[in-house]
Amino acid sequence: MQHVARMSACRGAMAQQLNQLAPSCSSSLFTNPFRIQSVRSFSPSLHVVACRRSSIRCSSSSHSGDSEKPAVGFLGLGIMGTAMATNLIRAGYNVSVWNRNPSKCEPLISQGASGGASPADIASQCNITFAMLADPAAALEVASGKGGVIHGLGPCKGYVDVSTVDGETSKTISGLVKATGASFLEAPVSGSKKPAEDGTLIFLTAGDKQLYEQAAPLLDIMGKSRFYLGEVGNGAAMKLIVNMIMGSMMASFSEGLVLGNKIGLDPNTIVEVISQGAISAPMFSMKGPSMVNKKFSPAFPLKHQQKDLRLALQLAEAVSQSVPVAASANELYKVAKCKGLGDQDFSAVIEAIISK
Ligand SMILES: NC(=O)C1=CN([C@@H]2O[C@H](COP(=O)(O)OP(=O)(O)OC[C@H]3O[C@@H](n4cnc5c(N)ncnc54)[C@H](OP(=O)(O)O)[C@@H]3O)[C@@H](O)[C@H]2O)C=CC1
Ligand SMILES: O=CCCC(=O)O
Repeated sequence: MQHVARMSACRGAMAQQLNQLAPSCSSSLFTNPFRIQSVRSFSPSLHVVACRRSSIRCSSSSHSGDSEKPAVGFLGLGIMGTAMATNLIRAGYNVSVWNRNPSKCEPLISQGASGGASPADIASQCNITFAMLADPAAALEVASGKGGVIHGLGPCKGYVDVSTVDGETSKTISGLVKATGASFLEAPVSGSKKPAEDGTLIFLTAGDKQLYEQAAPLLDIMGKSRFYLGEVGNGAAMKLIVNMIMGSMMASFSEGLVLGNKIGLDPNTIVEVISQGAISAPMFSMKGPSMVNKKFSPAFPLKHQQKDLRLALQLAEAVSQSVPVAASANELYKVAKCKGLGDQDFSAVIEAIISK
C-alpha cells in the first residue's frame, strides 16, 4: 500500500510539472467525451496536450498556511466517506469534516480533522471540498439546501462529488456550483469499504478538467486509478453501468447458491468451483463464504445497490434500451429491502431468493 501511495505521489508531481509546460490547445482528446485517461496508463504525451482554463487558475494555499497542500473539506462520513477522509488526514492534509449526524465527525476530529457547522462552512474554509452522500436527494440537499455547499463556494474553489447519483442530478449540482464561480467534478468510485480503507478506489470522473488535475494528488491518495470521462454525466453513467452489472451478478450468484443448496450440493464447494473457472470474480470469492454463513455485515449497503439499479433502469428507459436482467435483479433487491435488509450488505439479496 505504501508502494501504491508513493507511486501515486510521484505520478501527481510528474503530472503537475508537465501541466505547467502545457500549451493552450485544442485536441481530439477533449472532443471525445468517452476517451479515457487513467493513472495506470499515465503517459507524458497525454498530459502535455491538456487544456487549461486560465480563468480558474488560482493559488491553492491551505488554511494552515502550508502552500503545498490545499485545505480539503469532506462532507458525508458514512462507510465510504469515513475511510476516504481518514486516508487524506493520514497523508498530512488539513481536512475539515461535516456529517448530518455530527457524532460521525468525532473519530476523524480525534485524528486531526477540524469540524464545521455546515456544508457551506466547510466549503468556505477549504480549497477543494469532497462529498460522499447516500443518494441523489442527499447530494442535492447538501449541495443546495439550507447551509448547503453553494453558499460557501466561489471562484478558485472546487467541489468534487464522489457520491453515486444519476447524471441529471450531477448536472444540476454542476450548474449550481458553477454559478458561484467555483468548478465542479463528478467522481463516483468503483470499489467498496476495503478499497476505500486501503486507498485503492477507482475514480470515474467528469467535469472541469482543471479541477480534475488539481484534485489528482488527492484522488491518488484515496484510489489506485482514475478515469477522466469528459462531460458531467459520463462519470455517473459509467458508475451506474458498472453497478447494474454488479447487482445482476450478485443476484445470479445468489440463485446458483440457493438452487445448489436445495438439491444437496455444498454451497462452499460451489463457491470454490466458481473461483477456479472462467466466471470467477473477486466479488464471489469475497462474499461467497459469508453469504453461506448468512453474515451480511455491510460493506455496500443493499439499499444503495437497489438505488443504483433503479437509477440504471431510468438511464436505460431514457434511451429506450431494454435491460431485462437488471430489471429482474432490481425486483429481488426491492423484495430484500421490504424484508428489512436495506442496511445489510447487498449480498443479503440471497435472502430474497431463499424465501421464494
Ligand atoms: N459502500 C460502498 O461499498 C460504496 C458506496 N458507494 C456510494 O457512495 C455513497 C455513500 O455510500 P456509503 O458510505 O456506503 O453510505 P452510508 O449509508 O454509510 O453513508 C451515507 C452518508 O450520506 C449521508 N446522508 C444521507 N442522507 C443525507 C441527507 N439528506 N443530508 C445529508 N447527509 C445525508 C449520511 O449521513 P448520516 O450519517 O447523518 O446518516 C452518511 O454520511 C452512496 O452513493 C453509495 O452508493 C460507492 C461505492 C462503494
Ligand atoms: O457502489 C459500490 C461498489 C462496490 C464495489 O465496487 O465493490
